[in-house]
Amino acid sequence: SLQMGLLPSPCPVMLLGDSAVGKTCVLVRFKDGAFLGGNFIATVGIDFRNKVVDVDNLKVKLQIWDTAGQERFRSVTHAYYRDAQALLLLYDITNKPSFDNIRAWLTEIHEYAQRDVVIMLLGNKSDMAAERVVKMEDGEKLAKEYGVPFMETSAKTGGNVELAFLAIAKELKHRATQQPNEPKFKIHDYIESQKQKSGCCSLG
Ligand SMILES: Nc1nc2c(ncn2[C@@H]2O[C@H](COP(=O)(O)OP(=O)(O)OP(=O)(O)O)[C@@H](O)[C@H]2O)c(=O)[nH]1
Repeated sequence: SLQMGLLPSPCPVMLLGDSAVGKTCVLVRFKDGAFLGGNFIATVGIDFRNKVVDVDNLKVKLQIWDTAGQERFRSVTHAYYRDAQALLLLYDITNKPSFDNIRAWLTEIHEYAQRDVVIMLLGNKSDMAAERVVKMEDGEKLAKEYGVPFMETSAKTGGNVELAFLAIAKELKHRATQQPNEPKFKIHDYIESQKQKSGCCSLG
């Protein structure tokens, strides 16, 4: 209950984006603080992990759904969109098609998700500077066009991974507990004030 400092119901959050952009690795980095390097093992269907985060003295339980990016699993994952309160939509900064497909992902989201779902765009693998093919400005521009917050992340170094989930948790907590006289939480402002720029110098 609220008195005990726990938001009463878990918040379903979904990770979306093309296969191999790093959804599973971002989740494992957030959940376990480790990087899943080595061989790529594609997610089959859908999987989930819970993590409780503290937001302003309140515990928020994120129920994080890791979806398969491969086309053949789409019909499975579509069924979960409706319950999601937030969506983290990923592309890989070293993979141009994964960025070009973001518009198609947003079309699917508008078709299957709740109208007021929180969406965040993440350009993952920011540690791979030498292989970059999508400029940070291009990610920023696309996010602005759709009115969604944006940051570059790295599951390898950990850069901005916590921040992405924390910003979502704060937004969902405010939505669930907002008092009429309280100032509204502004997710864009929060992220801009907290985010690390990508690449070499992130704190990891
Ligand atoms: N250098 C680097 N490699 C990454 C990063 N994130 C993921 N990878 C690698 O990219 C590959 C794909 O990562 P996954 O997390 O399995 O990709 P996914 O999006 O879950 O893929 P599907 O399950 O098919 O949808 C793996 O080989 C990871 O080790 C990152 O931030 N930096």
